[in-house]
Amino acid sequence: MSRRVGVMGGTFDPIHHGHLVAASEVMASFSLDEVIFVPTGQQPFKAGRDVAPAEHRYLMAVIATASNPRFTVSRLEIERPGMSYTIDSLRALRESLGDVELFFITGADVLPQILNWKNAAELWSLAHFIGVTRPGHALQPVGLPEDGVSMLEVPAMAISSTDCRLRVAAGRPIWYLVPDGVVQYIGKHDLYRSSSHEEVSA
Ligand SMILES: Nc1ncnc2c1ncn2[C@@H]1O[C@H](COP(=O)(O)OP(=O)(O)OP(=O)(O)O)[C@@H](O)[C@H]1O
Ligand SMILES: O=C(O)c1ccc[n+]([C@@H]2O[C@H](COP(=O)([O-])O)[C@@H](O)[C@H]2O)c1
Repeated sequence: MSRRVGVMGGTFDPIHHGHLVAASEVMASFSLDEVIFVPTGQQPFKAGRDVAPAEHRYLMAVIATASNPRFTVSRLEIERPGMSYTIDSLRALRESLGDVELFFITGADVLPQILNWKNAAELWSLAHFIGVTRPGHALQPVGLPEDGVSMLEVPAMAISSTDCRLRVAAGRPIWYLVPDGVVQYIGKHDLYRSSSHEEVSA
């Protein structure tokens, strides 16, 4: 039987408990063997936004997932030059992982955008999509192929990366919104205190 692998793509600026709960719930409900978190390189719809350097976002994802033996983090998109398109990542994962069934996990806010993604019509043949509930967003798979998408209700986590960044900038706490190690990483590297981000030293 082929391995069932979840793929959770995201900007993860920073990764928070909303992401981790979503992945964990999908893993349990769909009997997945593992979930691969894929931090974006250049997200095509966030071109004008000030995003923390990919290496920081990748390392925070590694810290956040380190305690779960079934969670891993991929460098696929941060190492691929140009825009990060999900179609390219799913093709690359299929090629590198061999005989697997892929399940792409997205929140309710992202689901309506998928029809505007690159090569949208082909995505369904590469992965089954799973939309999870998110506070403030209706879970509506309008226009998406019925057999290509499943919906899953997950515990409501009213957390966003935007709110975490704003809290840090305002000197407010992010304890318990993100894993402890991520709070410490953000403090150590002085992330999100202002709009300019420091480079990651090797
Ligand atoms: N609290 C949450 N509950 C469920 N899904 C979530 C939650 N936060 C993010 N997601 C999903 O995780 C994926 C990656 O999200 P992303 O990294 O953009 O986080 P975000 O909190 O939406 O960030 P930002 O506020 O910067 O836009 C997306 O599919 C998004 O819908
Ligand atoms: O492939 C595309 O055209 C495309 C356009 C926008 C977003 N995505 C993917 O959607 C996922 C969620 O992105 P984000 O920025 O909302 O965290 C992430 O894996 C992105 O690479 C993909």
